[in-house]
Amino acid sequence: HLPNPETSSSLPTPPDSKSDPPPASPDKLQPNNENPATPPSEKIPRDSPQNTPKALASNPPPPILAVPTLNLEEPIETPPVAIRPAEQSMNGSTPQVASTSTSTSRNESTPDVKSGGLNPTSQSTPSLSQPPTAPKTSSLMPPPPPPISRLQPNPQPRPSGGLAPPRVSSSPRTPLSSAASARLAPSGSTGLSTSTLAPTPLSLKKNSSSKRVILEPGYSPLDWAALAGNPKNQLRGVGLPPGLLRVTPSMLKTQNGRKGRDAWTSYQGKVYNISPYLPYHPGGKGELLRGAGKDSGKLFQEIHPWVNWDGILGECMVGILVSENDVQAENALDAMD
Ligand code: HEM
Repeated sequence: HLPNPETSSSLPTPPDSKSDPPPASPDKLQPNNENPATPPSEKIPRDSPQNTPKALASNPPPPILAVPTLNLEEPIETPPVAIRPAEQSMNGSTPQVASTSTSTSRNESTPDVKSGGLNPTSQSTPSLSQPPTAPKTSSLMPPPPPPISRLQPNPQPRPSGGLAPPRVSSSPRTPLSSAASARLAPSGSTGLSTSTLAPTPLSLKKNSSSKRVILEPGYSPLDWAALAGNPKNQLRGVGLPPGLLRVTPSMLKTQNGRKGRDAWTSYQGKVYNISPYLPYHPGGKGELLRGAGKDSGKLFQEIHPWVNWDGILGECMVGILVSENDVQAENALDAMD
């Protein structure tokens, strides 16, 4: 910090101050500060009295000298300076609690100035208001304003000054949020659209390898539904005892659709009469008869597990499949004969 104020004090002196008395330097500092604040003022000082010409001579050096002072501080302090204002607000609440808690953030700042720890920490914020107020304190104070002014000169018109602060704090936040939202929106929409389109290709594949047959007129699924919806049609078969039969595997085997017998099949422990459904089966009579007299569970699941068996053949249920030693099943079989 010492070299900086010295350089700042020497800055006004070199060219112009040599001709002018040094005592005026404190007063000059203020006009100098005012002048750099208004760079276009160079024309004005020429017209103005001695004070103004001094300012003219001092004007060129201060901006030049102010730049090096800023450079010296910036490499070391500039990064913390930008961070400090935010940290200071944090420290404002934390310091009262305990010094130990802020050990990490203070490690860099504390070694520089302990006595002025409060001042330097507050420098950045107060510096903005203080530069016009006090010259002596300004020795420490000038450093903070130059970085700001330095940022301003480039953007002074407006762009950089407004851009610089947002770049540090707000700019990264906004792009991230916007980018994140933008990324999320397209990805989500595309995923949903593709998922909705997925089913169609599957249906196309099924049609390509379809073994469906052309059903005779009057044997559409709707016709079957109308037929099964009427219990009077006795889809279980004619001459059967009331209630569910106990069917053994041997009994099932005899019901193969030959010799005037209805075709039965079992599925998940239940026995169905599939003869009424033969002309309605989309896969053809031959395919359906592959399960006649035995269990069709395996074939059914291999070909069309999505088909609701009971929803179609519920009215065709003859009974339940039982073990071969079931006496009641034999009696039922005798009753059928
Ligand atoms: C041994 C038993 C069975 C065999 C071997 C069989 C075979 C087939 C075959 C090859 C198809 C044509 C599939 C395609 O589109 O390429 C089919 C379709 C169909 N079968 Fe079966 N089937 C059997 C039992 C049944 C039963 C018991 C029912 C009714 C409960 C049934 C209802 C259907 C239906 C609704 C379709 C049309 C499915 C669709 O197009 O999505 N099948 N079956």
